[in-house]
Amino acid sequence: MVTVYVHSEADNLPKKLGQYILNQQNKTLSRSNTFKIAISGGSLINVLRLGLIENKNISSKIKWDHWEIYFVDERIVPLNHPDSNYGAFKVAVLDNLTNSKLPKVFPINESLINNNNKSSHIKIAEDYEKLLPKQLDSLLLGCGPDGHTCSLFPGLKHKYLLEEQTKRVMWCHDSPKPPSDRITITLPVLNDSVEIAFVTEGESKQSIMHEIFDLKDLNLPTALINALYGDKVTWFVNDKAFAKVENKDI
Ligand SMILES: O=C(O)[C@H](O)[C@@H](O)[C@H](O)[C@H](O)COP(=O)(O)O
Repeated sequence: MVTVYVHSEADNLPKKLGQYILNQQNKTLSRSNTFKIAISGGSLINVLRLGLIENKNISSKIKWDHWEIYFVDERIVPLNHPDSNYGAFKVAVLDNLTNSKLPKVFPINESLINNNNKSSHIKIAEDYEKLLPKQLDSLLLGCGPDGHTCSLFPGLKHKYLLEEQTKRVMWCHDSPKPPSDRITITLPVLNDSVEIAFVTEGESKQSIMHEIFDLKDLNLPTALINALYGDKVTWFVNDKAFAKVENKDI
């Protein structure tokens, strides 16, 4: 069953998420030398800055030099482009790490970018798949107002991404959320990961939270992930986003 934590402003969602990540780090490092985590873009990145950098109690316990950081999806743009998830994460988190104990970070290979060239987009996805470990310890995901996560979008046009059983990273074209060309992990990666967390805040997510948690519409990638992998899924939401959910007893 999915676990949901609903936070009021005073509850400090970034701190709760930071604590959750810290616990996962410690659990993983007690049996292995490396903590492998993959993150999404969007508002999550600022929550990570607040929870892992600004919160000194947590930041002092993060063993960055034991982390490998991957991206669950990435927009096909240069790494210093304002739309790059890596670029946003670099500015918000990596550039704030002052000691020499830095994580290993795995962005897309920007030298393969060749605008509007289908085969180069596919090559970027294939190249990223080779970088990804078989099992990630933690996936940190967002949820769009249409129920997408990673760059797995609902609807017929993007069904090829959700249905993929073999390729672990794919080119997503005609993304409804710009920019149009992206890469995304597919369900096999979610299936193999140890833990999955979603982070969702704000009024703009109220309707979709109702569709995911009350209507359980399995056409929505986020609701499907709840149904398929519920036992390892945790949601960090704020009370504004969760206000229209009727079944709060999840
Ligand atoms: O690169 C991306 O676009 C993201 O990875 C995407 O999947 C994001 O997580 C959701 O769209 C939620 O974004 P917000 O939290 O900003 O609404």
